Amino acid sequence: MKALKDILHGIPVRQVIGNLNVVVGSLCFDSRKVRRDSLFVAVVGTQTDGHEYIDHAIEAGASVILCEQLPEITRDDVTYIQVDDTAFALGVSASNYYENPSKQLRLVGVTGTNGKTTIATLLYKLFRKLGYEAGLLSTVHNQVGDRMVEATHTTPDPIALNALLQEMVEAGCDYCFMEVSSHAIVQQRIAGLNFAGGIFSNITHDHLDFHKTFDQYIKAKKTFFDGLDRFAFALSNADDKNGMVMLQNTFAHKKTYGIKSMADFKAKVIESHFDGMMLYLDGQEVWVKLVGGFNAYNILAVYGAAILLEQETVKVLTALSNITGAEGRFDTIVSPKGVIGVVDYAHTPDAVRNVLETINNLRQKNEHVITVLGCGGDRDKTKRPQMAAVAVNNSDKVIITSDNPRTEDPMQIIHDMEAGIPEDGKRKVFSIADRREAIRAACHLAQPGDIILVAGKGHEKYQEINSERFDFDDKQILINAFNEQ
Ligand SMILES: CC(=O)N[C@H]1[C@@H](OP(=O)(O)OP(=O)(O)OC[C@H]2O[C@@H](n3ccc(=O)[nH]c3=O)[C@H](O)[C@@H]2O)O[C@H](CO)[C@@H](O)[C@@H]1O[C@H](C)C(=O)N[C@@H](C)C(=O)N[C@H](CCC(=O)O)C(=O)O
Ligand SMILES: Nc1ncnc2c1ncn2[C@@H]1O[C@H](COP(=O)(O)OP(=O)(O)OP(=O)(O)O)[C@@H](O)[C@H]1O
Ligand SMILES: N[C@H](CCC[C@H](N)C(=O)O)C(=O)O
Ligand SMILES: [Mg+2]
Repeated sequence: MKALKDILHGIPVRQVIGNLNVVVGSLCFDSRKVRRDSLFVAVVGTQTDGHEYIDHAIEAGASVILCEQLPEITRDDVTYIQVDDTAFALGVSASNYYENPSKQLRLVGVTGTNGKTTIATLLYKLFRKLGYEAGLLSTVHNQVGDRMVEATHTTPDPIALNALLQEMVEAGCDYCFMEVSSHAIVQQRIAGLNFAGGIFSNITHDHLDFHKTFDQYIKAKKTFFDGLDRFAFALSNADDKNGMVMLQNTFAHKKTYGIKSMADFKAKVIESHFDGMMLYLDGQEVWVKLVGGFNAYNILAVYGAAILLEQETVKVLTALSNITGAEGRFDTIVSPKGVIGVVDYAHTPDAVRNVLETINNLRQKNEHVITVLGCGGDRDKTKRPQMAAVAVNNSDKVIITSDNPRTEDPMQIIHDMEAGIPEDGKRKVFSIADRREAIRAACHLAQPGDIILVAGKGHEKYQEINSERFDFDDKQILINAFNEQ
């Protein structure tokens, strides 16, 4: 229970109809979850408009309505608050409702097309090793100290997010590391949060179904840094074409990391193997358990953030060398026959290229790379031909298959991918819509020493077909197929 006036703190209110001196039992932006004395926030969405459900929310017991447009007929027993931007108001009111938990710990956000889960997870593991209590909000799962909480989104909605942050505060967490997706920035899921730092990994092709243009996508990511205050740090990738754009208008301390460009934090890959690599990091040699040039950037971002959070260099490097990456990212399995399997969450053209380049740099000369790859349904269609082209250009064989078709026809997604295959690459490719069969076929083709990349689903334990989720685990299916070899 909380006083409405306290919940509205920091929200510019345009008009109030009704009594402001009321107490609110819960916050809701979904009329289906409204209870007695709920405050219902009407948000304009991508599918429908929350304003259409105001009557439904009142019938279900809402006593306060926060909206952009007031209904034509208002009721005496309900308080109406009109604001210009309910998505922003939802973020701020959720923070207020949960006592502004982001101010009671040090919250670090990670944004970028690829690498968010890896960087946030490594930071969480690092700070636990350094002796702190910490929380994690990520695509794979959320963590409140040791307790694992299932994740539904990369960045939760503002109410779930602040509730989790409050649990972290209650569990004595000093830090929280979270992924900040571009959807979350545009939808203001992070409005009202107080960040101690922001990290930018990179920006390449993804989510153009939602952002429409690449410029809009860049702008979305930049908005996160524009919102940081002067007590925070903004750590960006100096080697990314848009790395400096992120820092243009931020009030935060600007810091950079890079391998090629001048930067505050520098690294170089000295040696690479399937089980790790040797880095020259900020003047010291360190062995890490992650593989690939892209992971050198991730480690560097983690190292830079730890130093900016006032941790000691030697302790950070020692701890870093003992940490494994996030589940389903470059996860390697060797079959009894000696075939190497790599399960990876690469679901953008850049990620597929990075992972395949890493594999090609590690493989012996005569061994083949077989890639199994699909693209998700109800997501950016323009990345499909590009992902297929990258896979074909960097593999000896490609089996095109389904990812999560969601509500789309799997064969149509496969055709969209096939359109990107260059004429001289067609002989390398065949398509099998059933992902399990595609993985089995790759195992059937592979000879000892060959490498199979199963890309796109990483840690996911399901396959979503026609809005239904079926049990599905790339790694387990690969292990089973290896045992049948
Ligand atoms: C495209 C997108 O991001 N959609 C998210 C968005 O929903 P929406 O805007 O489409 O909502 P809507 O269905 O139009 O409804 C509008 C409003 O009416 C309300 N409503 C609706 C029906 C009703 O009966 N009563 C009612 O009150 C809804 O609660 C909502 O407030 O807001 C919802 C609540 O927060 C999210 O659950 C939903 O995520 C959907 C499920 C989703 O798949 N999102 C993905 C794309 C996403 O967010 N991904 C990013 C990661 C991307 C990445 O970086 O790789 C993430 O952070 O997870
Ligand atoms: N720094 C990086 N640069 C480019 N590619 C990367 C980088 N880090 C990871 N990848 C690739 O991208 C995939 C996804 O990595 P990760 O899960 O860390 O990214 P993410 O940003 O959290 O993705 P999502 O948007 O789905 O949450 C990895 O499996 C790997 O193939
Ligand atoms: N966060 C990403 C995950 C993509 C994972 C891939 N397996 C897919 O389903 O497209 C998204 O929602 O676009
Ligand atoms: Mg992620």
